[in-house]
Amino acid sequence: MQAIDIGHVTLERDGTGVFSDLTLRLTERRIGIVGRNGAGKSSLIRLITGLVTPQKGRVVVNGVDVAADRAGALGTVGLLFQNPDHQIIFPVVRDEIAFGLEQKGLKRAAALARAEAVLAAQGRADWGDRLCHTLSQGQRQLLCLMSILAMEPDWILFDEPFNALDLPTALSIEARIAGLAQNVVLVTHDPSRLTGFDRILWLEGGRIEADGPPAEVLPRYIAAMQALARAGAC
Ligand SMILES: Nc1ncnc2c1ncn2[C@@H]1O[C@H](COP(=O)(O)OP(=O)(O)OP(=O)(O)O)[C@@H](O)[C@H]1O
Repeated sequence: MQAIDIGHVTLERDGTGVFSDLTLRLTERRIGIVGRNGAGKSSLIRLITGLVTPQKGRVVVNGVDVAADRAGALGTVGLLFQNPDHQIIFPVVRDEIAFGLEQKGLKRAAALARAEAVLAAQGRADWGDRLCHTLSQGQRQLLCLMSILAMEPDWILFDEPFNALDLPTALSIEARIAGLAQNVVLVTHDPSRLTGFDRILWLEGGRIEADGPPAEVLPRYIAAMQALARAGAC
């Protein structure tokens, strides 16, 4: 059973209270997260990835305690950051993809071979020698996605992956996400990206404001955001 279990989690980041006694079980294949700036969306997916550790409670993904078992977490859950430049650390594409695999314990030759296989599977066999900084923003997003796919995680988390992408590139990334065999958790400010999803979480101030299917949650969310806009919230 694929499951993310967040049990009685309290999280503070630099003294700021983000979550207090949050309990949540996620098992659906396509889960969307919406909410205003500062609602806790990024903090939640960082918790699920094990990148931030709760002061209280546990986060267990497919049986792996992601904060305690970093190696286990690497093979279980992958996160695509909002900005690919926060993720890419190597100059050359092949090395960038191979790095995570080496962290996971693969020998360098095997990691490089797997990187080539992932590039080929995504129709980018010619990218191996490319310098990462010569790729466009959308291409760098795709590179980050390939780095994650190479690790074969059960869950892939996306933190606003469409930001700063032009429409065709955003649609192409959206289609790739839709085609993934893995379970997906997608944070986005754009509700139209979530219509075919199984479950939507709407966060407000570190609380779950609403939790249910898109047809139930998204119209309420959009109406609330429109009301805020009318009230001059920004
Ligand atoms: N690195 C950090 N250090 C300290 N506080 C943080 C840090 N990151 C986030 N926070 C705080 O945690 C709370 C939730 O922020 P978070 O980034 O999770 O919200 P978000 O819903 O993802 O917002 P956005 O839509 O703007 O990305 C905010 O009060 C924020 O100030």
